[in-house]
Amino acid sequence: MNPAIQLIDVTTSYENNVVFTRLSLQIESGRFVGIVGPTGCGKTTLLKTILGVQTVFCGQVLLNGQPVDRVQSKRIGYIPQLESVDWNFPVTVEDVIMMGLYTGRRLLPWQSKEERERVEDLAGKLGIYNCLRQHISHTSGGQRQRAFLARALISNPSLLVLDEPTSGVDIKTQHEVLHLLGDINSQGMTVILTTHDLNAVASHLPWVICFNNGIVAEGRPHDIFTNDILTQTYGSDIIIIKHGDYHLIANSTPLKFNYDR
Ligand SMILES: Nc1ncnc2c1ncn2[C@@H]1O[C@H](COP(=O)(O)OP(=O)(O)OP(=O)(O)O)[C@@H](O)[C@H]1O
Repeated sequence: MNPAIQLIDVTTSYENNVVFTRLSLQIESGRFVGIVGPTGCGKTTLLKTILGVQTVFCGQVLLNGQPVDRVQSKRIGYIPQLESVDWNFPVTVEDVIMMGLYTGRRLLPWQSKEERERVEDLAGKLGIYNCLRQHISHTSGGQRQRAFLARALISNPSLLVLDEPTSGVDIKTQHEVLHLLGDINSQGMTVILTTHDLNAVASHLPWVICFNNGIVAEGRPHDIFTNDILTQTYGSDIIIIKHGDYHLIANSTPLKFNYDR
């Protein structure tokens, strides 16, 4: 297998806040990888480093063996945390998807017939064809996630990077989004995502990286979702209940309520 992503001895920080030091990581082409870890541990910073938009103080970031730079980063489809998006921006679902064709350029007020057909075709495949003329703020969480997925996919990237695609949607939509990503991955695209949902990772993803300002462990969820590794990653006691092929992961100190009061 060829590596899609290689980080070699990479150090990055925000002013005096060092996020990770001399990090080395390799993600093989065609993998479907989840990155998990506590809040503030550097997951988004790691994604930004992979995208080539994070200042790196030393080390190298390679995409398909070449240094990631602005030209290369166009080969990456990126979906940010949707909580960070301003939904009052006056655009329709169609505009959002179309923006994926104009990375680094202004969205033109006219589009070619071929561009419109590509947008309509992709929207159809992702089940949002009927929302194309709707204002993005009038769509549901799942429809927004699909609109941004279409925007990332429209330029045929070789790598898809998603920051918390399962947050803010219900459990059924989470399941649908992960299945959609699994289908995209099975067609050959490398997919990397971050999430706080360990149970979704355990049941849907073939490979996981436990991260906390560095790699704690990586491997198949079945192998590395152990009490030791998760406690090391999160710094608190975690229990894992195994039921057949299923893992249920929970904090070991639930709140106790006195219902008789
Ligand atoms: N633009 C920024 N300027 C300064 N510090 C930042 C900036 N972005 C992130 N940080 C800091 O860098 C560290 C890593 O943040 P990052 O967003 O990568 O974490 P995360 O694991 O993605 O968190 P979460 O799970 O809450 O999204 C945190 O201490 C955060 O406060």
